[in-house]
Amino acid sequence: MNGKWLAWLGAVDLPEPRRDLAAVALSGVGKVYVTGAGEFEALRGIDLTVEAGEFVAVVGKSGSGKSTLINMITGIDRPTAGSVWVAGTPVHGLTENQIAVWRGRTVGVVFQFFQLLPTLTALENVMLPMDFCAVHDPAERPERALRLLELVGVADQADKLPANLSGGQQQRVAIARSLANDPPLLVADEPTGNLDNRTASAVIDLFAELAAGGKTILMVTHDDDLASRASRILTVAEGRIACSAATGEVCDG
Ligand SMILES: Nc1ncnc2c1ncn2[C@@H]1O[C@H](COP(=O)(O)OP(=O)(O)OP(=O)(O)O)[C@@H](O)[C@H]1O
Repeated sequence: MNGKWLAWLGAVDLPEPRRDLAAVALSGVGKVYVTGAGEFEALRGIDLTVEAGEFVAVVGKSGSGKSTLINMITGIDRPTAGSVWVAGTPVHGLTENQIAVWRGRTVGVVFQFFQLLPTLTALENVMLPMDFCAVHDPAERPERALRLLELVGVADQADKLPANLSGGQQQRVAIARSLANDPPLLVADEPTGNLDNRTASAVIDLFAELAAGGKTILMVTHDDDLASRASRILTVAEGRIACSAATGEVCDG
């Protein structure tokens, strides 16, 4: 990374994530998409608090607004109403430059199709967010990345390119990458959608372990069995939270 780039990162002045506050706090969050066909209200006044260390599954029919909700929390998109606080930072108030750096330090994102860089080894993929955010001493990054690969059980694959790994191994590398800068929050959109049942179950075990270790996990899934392994299930319907219940409990409405 060149000096100019590092200087730019240094110029983005952001507070450290607050691990003692709610991981996610949304108030009155709305999202209206404007399309050629007119306006579409994808989120309608969402109020939501997720405490640090919770493992929350987000479920709901296709088109109900799950990804839109997640995108508000990761700062990938912005609400048209309301406020979004993540680990003590008002995400709705950050500039685009601030959001990129903020996300790299505060939110680990895990995708359905892994999205590893194909020309980098597993170890290099995990080091990438460390390089981008410059949180850790460069000399410590390879060892730190290897420790994260160990944590997710694929340290023996460190020197392989993604194409030479199974889907489950690639997702483990992607989870290690999401942990690179020790973010308080992990957000996963259909992380098991491209994995067989057994591998999916192992990935959920890993999320549960990470939550037990203090990470907050927010996971979108279409799989009710996997959702039931979270500590809370949020059901989204027509842009609203129709139900928020501890696993095993039933909603009134
Ligand atoms: N960029 C966009 N522009 C316009 N409409 C959008 C946009 N993104 C999403 N929508 C619409 O908003 C609604 C919610 O979409 P969203 O992707 O959040 O649903 P979802 O619950 O994640 O669905 P799925 O389970 O199929 O991924 C849908 O009707 C969708 O068509």
